[in-house]
Amino acid sequence: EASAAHETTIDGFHLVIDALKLNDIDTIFGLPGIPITDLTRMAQAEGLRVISFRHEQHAGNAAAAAGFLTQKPGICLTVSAPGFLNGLTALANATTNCFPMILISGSSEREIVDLQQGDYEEMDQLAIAKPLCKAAFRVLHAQDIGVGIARAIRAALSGRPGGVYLDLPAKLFAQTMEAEAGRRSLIKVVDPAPRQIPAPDAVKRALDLLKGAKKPLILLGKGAAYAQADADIRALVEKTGIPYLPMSMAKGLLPDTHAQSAAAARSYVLQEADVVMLVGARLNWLLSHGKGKTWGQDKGAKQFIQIDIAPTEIDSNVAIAAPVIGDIGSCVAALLAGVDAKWAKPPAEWTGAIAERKDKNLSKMAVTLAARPSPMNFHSALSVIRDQVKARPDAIVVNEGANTLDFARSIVDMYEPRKRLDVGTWGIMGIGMGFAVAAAVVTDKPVIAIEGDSAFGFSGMEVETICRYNLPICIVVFNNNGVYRGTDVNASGTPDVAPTVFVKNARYDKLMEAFGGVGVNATTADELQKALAEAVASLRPTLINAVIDETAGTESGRITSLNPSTAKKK
Ligand SMILES: Cc1ncc(Cc2csc(CCOP(=O)(O)OP(=O)(O)O)c2C)c(N)n1
Repeated sequence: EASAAHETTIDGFHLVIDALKLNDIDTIFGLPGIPITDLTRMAQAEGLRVISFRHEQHAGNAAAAAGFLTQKPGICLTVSAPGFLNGLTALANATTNCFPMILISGSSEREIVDLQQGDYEEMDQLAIAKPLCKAAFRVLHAQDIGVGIARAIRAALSGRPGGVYLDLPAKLFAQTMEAEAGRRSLIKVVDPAPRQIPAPDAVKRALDLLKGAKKPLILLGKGAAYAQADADIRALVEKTGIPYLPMSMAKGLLPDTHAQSAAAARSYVLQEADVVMLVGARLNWLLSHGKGKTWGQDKGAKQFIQIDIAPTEIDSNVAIAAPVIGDIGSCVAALLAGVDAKWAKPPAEWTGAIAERKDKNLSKMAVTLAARPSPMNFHSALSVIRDQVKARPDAIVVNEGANTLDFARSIVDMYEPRKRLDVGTWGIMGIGMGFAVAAAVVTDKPVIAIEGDSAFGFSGMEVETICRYNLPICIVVFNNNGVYRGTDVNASGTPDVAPTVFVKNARYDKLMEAFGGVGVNATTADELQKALAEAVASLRPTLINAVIDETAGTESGRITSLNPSTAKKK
């Protein structure tokens, strides 16, 4: 009520709320407690949606996913010290993924922290947050709240998006100021993510390289999905006729069934391509740093074109022949303007060779996917989910695990942009339920969370959150009794099970039933198909415990080579 027009003063609580609302922020993901419990109540009373979690890491992951999906910074609100620390993993992961989010944490007063006098949940949070995020600010005076929120929003969205920390000491909320002055102190951020237009000569250099290529390839990264330049990206691919590869969260920018998709011939095109254009994709570990066997090191040098908003990203791993610096929307538009009707499509021997390998690999995959072994394996269970997503391309897929992640990435086709959320650049487990909640809250679309059983365990308690808000989320737990698989044994002879093995034949579906959701134990593909179709149609919170052959997995899935012991054997 203090922020109502007729009031003569306004307090810190309402200045924070009004600043967020002024900047079109309508949702807060958080977990109440001293000193922000009242802020959550007041925010809800003032019309903000407040989604309260069971662990701050998942609130933070939800904020990050909301940022990726909306281009508005997701807001995560936590208590001080331990709550702040729980949010830090999500803040650091958002920064690594370039997802815009703001972690707002209550904190102890500076005079106590700086003298280390042992306050309740005392911690120098600003200092600790700084190395882990894009920017970090603290506000001490009510009249600075408007600036603090504005700076955090601009830092999260401008340039390369990322995580920002905003430190609000407890006493700030109770401070008051004259209401009109308070309203004047708030800032509506103008153009928080300004377009950055590429230099014409850089665009020409890139187009000339593409024109001269015998085996061109376009690589689309999650930055291309975040850019929401969908029509231009699709037009650039289709007008040039160049084959493309989507990284996992870029899937759906063009339908995975598109004739120019080279995903089913990934190894071949990475080895053979002579000019590669990176659009919102970084040459990090996910792309073998742009060198070595993956890139056909003995097949002659490749030339890279790289579109990125950060000039310092260029040459990070290998030389970039044609950097195009700017925001992806502006860069793609400029390139597209240079593709005229006379543009020569890539040589038929290149596109033909890709098509041949694609057809062979897809035919082999079709046979595998048609099989119905008992118990289910990753492929048969994923072929059911593949069919459901094909029937409901508007559904959002969340995915984490090792085998569950790697196989789903190639088996479950996506048809629309920003419909797949997964472990991203870090390969972090635990994003599942936070990302699923955000996807449901932000889009109102059905969400299918494809979860390894270990991965699900990181955020499983949020099943209660999902039921509490009655969210349209269907969790499919690929239960193979362990991390990667369930067959490891403890060679020591002591009674403990092996470190990678779980309770055998656990019933995760009972967890969902505990909170009023729908639980289903699926032992066959048909049972999985029926339960999944019903969940997507009913939009009821559902958990399907998909019983998977416990011998089916491989250690660390596709990245087993990163295990030191594996590397040693080489
Ligand atoms: C925060 C964090 N802690 C540990 C790990 C290491 C890891 C990578 S994948 C994975 C789980 C694999 O088991 P799951 O049963 O989910 O998958 P599946 O093979 O499909 O059966 C772990 C623990 C990571 N990446 N992040």
